[in-house]
Amino acid sequence: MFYARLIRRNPAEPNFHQAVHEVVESVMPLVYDSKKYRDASILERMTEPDRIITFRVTWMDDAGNVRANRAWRVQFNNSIGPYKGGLRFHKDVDLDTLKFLGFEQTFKNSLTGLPMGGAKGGSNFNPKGKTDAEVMRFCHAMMTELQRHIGEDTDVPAGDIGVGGRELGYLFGQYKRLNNRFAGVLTGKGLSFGGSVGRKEATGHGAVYFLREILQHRGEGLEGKSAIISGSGNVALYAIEKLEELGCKALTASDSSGFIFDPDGISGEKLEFLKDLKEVRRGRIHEYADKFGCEFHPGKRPWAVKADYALPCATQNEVDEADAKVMVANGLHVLIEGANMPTTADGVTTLQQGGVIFGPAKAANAGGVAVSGLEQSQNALRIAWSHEVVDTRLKGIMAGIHQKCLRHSLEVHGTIDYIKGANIAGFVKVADAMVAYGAI
Ligand SMILES: NC(=O)C1=CN([C@@H]2O[C@H](COP(=O)(O)OP(=O)(O)OC[C@H]3O[C@@H](n4cnc5c(N)ncnc54)[C@H](OP(=O)(O)O)[C@@H]3O)[C@@H](O)[C@H]2O)C=CC1
Ligand SMILES: O=C(O)CCC(=O)C(=O)O
Repeated sequence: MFYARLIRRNPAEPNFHQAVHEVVESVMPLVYDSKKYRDASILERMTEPDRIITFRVTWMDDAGNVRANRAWRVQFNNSIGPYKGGLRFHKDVDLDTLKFLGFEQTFKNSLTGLPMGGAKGGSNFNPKGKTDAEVMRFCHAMMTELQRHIGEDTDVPAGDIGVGGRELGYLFGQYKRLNNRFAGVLTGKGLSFGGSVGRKEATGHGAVYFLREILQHRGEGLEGKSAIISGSGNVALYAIEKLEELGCKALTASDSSGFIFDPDGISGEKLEFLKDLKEVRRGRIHEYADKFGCEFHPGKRPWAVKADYALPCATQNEVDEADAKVMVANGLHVLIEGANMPTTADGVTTLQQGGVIFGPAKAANAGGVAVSGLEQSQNALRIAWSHEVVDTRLKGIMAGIHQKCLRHSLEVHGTIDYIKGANIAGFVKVADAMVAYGAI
């Protein structure tokens, strides 16, 4: 009944429906048993964003043409702290995508244990093929409107697909110019203007720390194992880096044109080449295969390559049921979601029924926003912590998330299921705050 009503209220938003369905399935037994949650209409309120801001971004391309894009900020829930979540620039961005991401972010941020509410934003601006000057003009135009809606105690955006160090620099510069104040209103900033060491690496490193927690709980380790990874952006690059550092061979990387398969592992000089290719030259993935003489599979995803672990780190719904069947047949041991909701609902069912341990995004990729939270603390205190301090806190936060998943899954469902555990643990903290506030 609840789900049918949600679909009626939010038509044509399949990604949002998918994200809500997964959470509701996990928390329903708890809500059913709890008068305080039922009386507070907690699920109805939690699935309705606090506020959605839609705006036009007008900018000029290098040829002098005036261009217009649409942008949004979905401020989903600020019950446990100021809104927090990334900005995505991609041609396919729409309200459905940002609502699913903002909803997920609310539970993820709760899991970190830091005081952060959930939000997400972005634009259907396509950064591919744009010059630095065009990206700069777009970012300045976007911040000209966005600055009215953010603030260090209100809403603190960060990066996501298509928004990295370059874009955050342009966005922060425009915020500072318009407001004449230097404040922690964005995270993922450059190290010379208030960024935190370790933020760039945090999502990928954190995902591998979460994998290590799962393995350690079973008395296993990463040494001598292999992994398949999709993407070659921020999350993928630093997941590969940490896997290699911990002795696990990273066999694949991809972009929207296809994937490369390097049976010797993407390490050392090859990983440095890939970082330069993607972070500096903004080139295509086949250039890795051209340089190092390995396989390039145009138009394909890497899921048929045999490995111990899989880390989808590109985008939503990039692992479907057919991929999951191949992974199960190949004896995959653990799947860790580096991207947000990279596995379809049928894919998740197939993997879990096939005995694959599943590390869901809201737990596994929470390291990025966690270090964003640490960046907010450093900005507020006007200090900069060392790499050792940030990395130790990140490891502690990922270990804490792992413990919360175990505890809440066992308490409510009596089994270890990281999806259920993450959903319930994330939910309880936000729900209790909402109940405490009364009917607002
Ligand atoms: N950055 C962060 O801190 C965090 C990111 N995430 C999530 O991780 C995922 C990746 O983000 P991030 O690494 O920051 O983004 P980047 O823009 O740095 O990299 C994205 C990568 O995924 C590929 N990709 C994007 N869309 C598609 C698509 N539709 N099909 C195939 N490949 C695609 C890109 O290839 P191409 O360049 O060809 O498009 C690129 O290799 C997203 O789901 C994001 O929400 C989650 C937590 C934190
Ligand atoms: O660092 C942040 O604030 C947000 C990161 C993010 O967008 C995510 O976790 O999906």
